[in-house]
Amino acid sequence: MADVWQSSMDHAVAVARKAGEMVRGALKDDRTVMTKSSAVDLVTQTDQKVEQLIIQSVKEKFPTHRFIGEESVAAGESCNLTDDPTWIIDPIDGTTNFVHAFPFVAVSIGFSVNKQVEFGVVYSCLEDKMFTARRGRGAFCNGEPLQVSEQTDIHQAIVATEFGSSRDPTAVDHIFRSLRNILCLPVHGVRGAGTAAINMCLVASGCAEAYYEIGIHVWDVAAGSLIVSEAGGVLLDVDGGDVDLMSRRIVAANNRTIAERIVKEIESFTLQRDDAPLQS
Ligand SMILES: O=P([O-])([O-])O[C@@H]1[C@H](O)[C@H](O)[C@@H](O)[C@H](O)[C@H]1O
Ligand SMILES: [Mg+2]
Ligand SMILES: [Mg+2]
Repeated sequence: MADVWQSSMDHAVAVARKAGEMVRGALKDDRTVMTKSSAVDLVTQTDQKVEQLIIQSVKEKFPTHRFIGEESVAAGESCNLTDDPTWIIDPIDGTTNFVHAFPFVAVSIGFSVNKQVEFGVVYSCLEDKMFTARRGRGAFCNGEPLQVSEQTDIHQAIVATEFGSSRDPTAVDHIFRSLRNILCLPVHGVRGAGTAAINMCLVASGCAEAYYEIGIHVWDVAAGSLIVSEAGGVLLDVDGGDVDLMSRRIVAANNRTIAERIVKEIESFTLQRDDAPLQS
């Protein structure tokens, strides 16, 4: 049966590739840094330009579609997911990596309809890996099918996580205690690529068993979440309930056994939701 969202997905792949070219070009000469919510929440003109490129090109082709873009939200746009077709964009996932030329940087585009992610595209632009997933039709990297790891023993697992961009000492204490719990299980290793989207693609590829983080935003994980589930993985909230992409918390794992084991070790905390009403 014809797929109603195929042309949108084709466009997402094409524009992600174009965006990736822009990121690679800018890596050489355009890394002037500004800050957002904290001194370590970085943004560059390239983040803003890439987001504009994606939004403009989508608007020309699909004028009725809506957008949630990281840099547009930073500039004051609302972050509410409706039932309308919505492009959820992180123009550069891994801005800190980009600023330091640490070689993991992604363009992440999720697309939701009726609040459900229909397709996800993550372009790891320095590795030239195009990760894609269409709901119900599998996940791929450069056209090759992806499958999560079959490991069910947490002691043989690699777990990815990040420290995020909050330096609030209470939040950092929670993060460290969770990390200590998991490291001392013990697990084979803890890793972090510096981008939520690529961490999730590593789970989808079977290179890591799980990824968890508190502090991410919907644009960090919308595309990656579908890539993980279409590769056979599971998504949970850090308390073990259903994942809520607006809640800023996620566990993405190869299977439920690993996901639930990790949940037991996480000291959870709550942050302001992405869709909280704007403060006036
Ligand atoms: O700001 P950005 O580089 O798009 O996204 C960040 C990255 O994904 C980082 O790995 C994660 O720890 C942060 O929580 C994200 O906000
Ligand atoms: Mg991001
Ligand atoms: Mg970003």
